[in-house]
Amino acid sequence: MTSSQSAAPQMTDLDATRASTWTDQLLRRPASLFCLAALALLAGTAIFAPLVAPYHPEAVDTLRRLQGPSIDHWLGTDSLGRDVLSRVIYGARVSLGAAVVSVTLAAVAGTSIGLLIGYLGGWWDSVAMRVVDALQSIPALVFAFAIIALVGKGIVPTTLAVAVIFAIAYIRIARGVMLRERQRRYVDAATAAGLPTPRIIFGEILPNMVGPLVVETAILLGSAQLIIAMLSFLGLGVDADAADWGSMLNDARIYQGVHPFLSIPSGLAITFSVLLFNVLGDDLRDILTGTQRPAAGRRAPQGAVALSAPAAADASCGVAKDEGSQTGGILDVSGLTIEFPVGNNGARVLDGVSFSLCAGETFGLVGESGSGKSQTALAILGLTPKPGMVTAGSVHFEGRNLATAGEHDLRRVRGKEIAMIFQDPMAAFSPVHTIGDQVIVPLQAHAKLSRAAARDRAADLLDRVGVPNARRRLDDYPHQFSGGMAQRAMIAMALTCEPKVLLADEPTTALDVTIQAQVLDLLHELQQEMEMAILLITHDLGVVAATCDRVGVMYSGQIVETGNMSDVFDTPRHPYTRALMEATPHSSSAFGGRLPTIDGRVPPPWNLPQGCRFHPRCRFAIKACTVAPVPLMDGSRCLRAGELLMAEV
Ligand SMILES: Nc1ncnc2c1ncn2[C@@H]1O[C@H](COP(=O)(O)OP(=O)(O)OP(=O)(O)O)[C@@H](O)[C@H]1O
Repeated sequence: MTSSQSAAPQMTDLDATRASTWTDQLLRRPASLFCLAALALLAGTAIFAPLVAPYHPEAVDTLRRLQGPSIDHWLGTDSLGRDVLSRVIYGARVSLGAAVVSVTLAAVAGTSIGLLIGYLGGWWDSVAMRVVDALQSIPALVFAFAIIALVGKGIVPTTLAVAVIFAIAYIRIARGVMLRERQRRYVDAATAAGLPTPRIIFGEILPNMVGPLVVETAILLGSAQLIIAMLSFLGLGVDADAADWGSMLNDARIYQGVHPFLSIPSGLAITFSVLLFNVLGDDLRDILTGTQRPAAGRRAPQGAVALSAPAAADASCGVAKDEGSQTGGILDVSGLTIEFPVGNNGARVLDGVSFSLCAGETFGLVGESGSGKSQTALAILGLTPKPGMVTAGSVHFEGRNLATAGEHDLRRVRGKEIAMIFQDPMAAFSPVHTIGDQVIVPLQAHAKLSRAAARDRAADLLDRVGVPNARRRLDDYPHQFSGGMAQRAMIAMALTCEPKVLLADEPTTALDVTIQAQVLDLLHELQQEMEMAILLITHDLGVVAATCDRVGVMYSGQIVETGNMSDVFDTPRHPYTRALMEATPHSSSAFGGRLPTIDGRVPPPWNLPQGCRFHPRCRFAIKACTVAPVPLMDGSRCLRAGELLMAEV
């Protein structure tokens, strides 16, 4: 897998643990608890102002102008003899209400725009971000003045102006999170299950940004209140006579010399409420960024797997094809080539990969890390990560070429006809949805089942793949599953629509040896039941030997050797296959010998050696190997295949 696709823990992720406990943690902090209680009191007072306030906020009493606190008027009176306490209470309605409305508008609009441009990427993103940068370079108040100058003054234009200013902050956050999240495995898994784009954006990715959005909202509520108060203070916001904290402060300013106390209640109300929002926002940020992500599935060293060998499949299928050979399976991959732009040249990460798969058989793809196994599987489902693209070749599935199919057609195949099990189940499940909700994703995408029926099916499947207490565990989050159980759940998810082809990318890498054997047995059993073709990607030759009918050995984006499992492993005809076999822990090293290694590394796709790509690491290389690319002939891409076959090396 590429590093960009790995599931590195992110500081701002709201994983399931946080989703279930951040409210608890917030309530355990005295400062947050105080802020929440005070804000609730403020909101309650605002809502029930007519019941709480001793006077009507507009009730004028000119005989009692500019009085200090008294029994009748606890916070005194203003320049028209109106009760200051009542006006502060009613003022909370306007100040808090306008702040809540403006921030809500900003959150909805800004988050939607940010998600969309982050998802679309390319020039949409570039143009939108230039506009956002330009708008953000204008100071907030100047921006608000401009909008008010255009639309006129009053509470509605003020609220709109603040909403536009803050929408920019949400666009940035949502776009940033989207750029990060769309690289994550669970997004690939949702796409591979056939979910439509809006559902992926709003159903899968949006819940993962709840953390940053909640923090931002808490802080922006305070700032919105401050800006609205400032605009009212300047006479641009709420009507000067209205009960609003900013307008009250403006009124108090005029009488500062004769009655200094008048500015204190509204000034304190603004300061206090802004502080409450800010402290709450800071605490939320601490909680949501400070919690450790639960450990992902255990990684255990690979070991020998004792499994019964599968029944041999139809010998005409599954074999990787020599260049130019004909097709014939349920899935035919032919000459598949993928390039990523690097500088002025393209880096060819796959180069002419060809193989066929027949119903009921397992074809193994093996090779070192970076040899192109995952890219092959992703390309079959049209999931090549951008900016990579298929530049040649085809992927024929039941007569359709998936390599040239549009998103609409691909979505109908993904999850239903061809499903994929991803490498690391913990990364492939969204941390904020329950296992039950995720296992039924392909069903929801392809079958019109009620939620109850889909849950029944999910429970059946989880039970079928060996998850104990399946129905109860539907409501668990991924982190509550062990690596082995998560892997089983991932298999259940892939099998919900009984696909004809299963792409299993390292389905057992994250598991210890015992669980590994159980999962492989299970896959084999389900395969037999469903007559499913499996493309098994692994770097573990023990797994291939135990489970595959045929195998393709990949090196540097090409299949370098292919054939029946036993032929390839008994009499390898490419030095790379030999080297891989010698380097496997299942060979002589198990008896105490030193484990041989393959010197050097897979060459980067942008700097491939001339001739045979393996020749710099090959102990059998001769001058001819360095001259021209070697085609795949009779199942081997080695000029000396015949000699190797004869030689006892
Ligand atoms: N997004 C990307 N941008 C550029 N190159 C990429 C990208 N994704 C993969 N590659 C390159 O494609 C090549 C094949 O990668 P791939 O993930 O298919 O290898 P792999 O054989 O599956 O390895 P592993 O066993 O580690 O998953 C590698 O050289 C990798 O660097």
